[in-house]
Amino acid sequence: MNSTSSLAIALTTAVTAAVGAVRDPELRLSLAELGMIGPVSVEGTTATVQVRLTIAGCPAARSIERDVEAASTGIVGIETTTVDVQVMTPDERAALLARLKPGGRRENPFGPGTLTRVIAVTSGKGGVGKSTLTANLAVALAAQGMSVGILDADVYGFSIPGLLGLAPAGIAVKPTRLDDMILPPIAHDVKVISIGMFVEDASVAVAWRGPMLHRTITQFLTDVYFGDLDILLLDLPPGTGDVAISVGQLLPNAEVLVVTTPQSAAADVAVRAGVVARQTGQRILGVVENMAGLPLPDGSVLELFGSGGAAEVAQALSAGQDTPVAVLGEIPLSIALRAGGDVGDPVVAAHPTDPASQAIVALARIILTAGPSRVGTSLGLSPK
Ligand SMILES: Nc1ncnc2c1ncn2[C@@H]1O[C@H](COP(=O)(O)OP(=O)(O)OP(=O)(O)O)[C@@H](O)[C@H]1O
Repeated sequence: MNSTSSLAIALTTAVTAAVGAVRDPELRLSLAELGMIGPVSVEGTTATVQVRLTIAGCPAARSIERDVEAASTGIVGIETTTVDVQVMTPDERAALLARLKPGGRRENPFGPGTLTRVIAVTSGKGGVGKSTLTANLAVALAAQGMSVGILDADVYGFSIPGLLGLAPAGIAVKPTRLDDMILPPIAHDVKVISIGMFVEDASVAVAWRGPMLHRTITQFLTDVYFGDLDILLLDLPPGTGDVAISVGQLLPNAEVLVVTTPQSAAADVAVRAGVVARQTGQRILGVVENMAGLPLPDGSVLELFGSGGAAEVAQALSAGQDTPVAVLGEIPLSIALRAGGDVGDPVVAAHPTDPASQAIVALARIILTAGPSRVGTSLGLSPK
């Protein structure tokens, strides 16, 4: 073998490894693991790489092509790269889908025995900041190295896409579909699925009855490819309705985080939400007080909604229990938090020093220490 051909072989091996390590932005797995790299060849200083996309018109195609070209051309000895974009055959795609969901495509991976912590965020009444807190908590948990997903089941106010910047011009992005598998859009390293991504007109209220909601949540749990999650957060509609009951049936291992405001008047309904969760077999993780005192520049604290609401809820939910329910955090009123929500830029990422951000990050740490960690365990294919 002459030195020119051994150089070409060495470069082909290097290019194959480099492009194979590129990650699919939606599936969060390497192209090699996904079987998306076809033949690779090198002639002189030019590499040719075949990429086999999962579907024609794949929305991530441009970014995959760019990343493959950059990875290949980043190798010493390669000056240009031609990316030959092809599409998988139905058989290749079927094999990939079977590998992604080894337990079966229509299996709920978050049922009994799951290694994922499922945390349902609930509240008694609307407008207490449950969705804002869920979105920011997810971002804070992801920043602490967790693999996090959100299932937005708040049918009356599906605001999670907007809060995380996944609803440009007020319209939630549509998830990519691979046959009957749905790929959740990702923002701030959080995989998000929301009822808002499936309705045509977000301004029209969704008037679904229990069975329809149950079916939708079941479909989200079975058909959405969340991959290997450490934590799945659920944003539930306020109150004690059908969704809470569905969650109890489908996710009996869910822990429940009750969000309330400092206002006494909100406490009773929040207690009822906690009691219903417990009746459906779920464990109450704790209570969070949102919209707590606003620190003012002169050092005083403005308690717009009074104080003590969360402590009242925790006390009521502790009655008759072996383990008392605790207040896990107090999130102050924050203009930055509200403004970040309005523009889809979560405060914990945009203003980490804001007191509300710090309180949410502290809450994330408490939640992580309060429950079993599955970091380091793997289900095989393990997207971050
Ligand atoms: N700590 C806070 N400081 C200032 N504003 C807040 C705070 N928490 C939430 N808000 C604001 O309160 C409003 C209601 O919040 P959010 O939509 O998260 O409530 P929710 O409980 O999820 O309501 P619903 O369940 O009815 O959708 C939003 O405008 C949000 O920006």
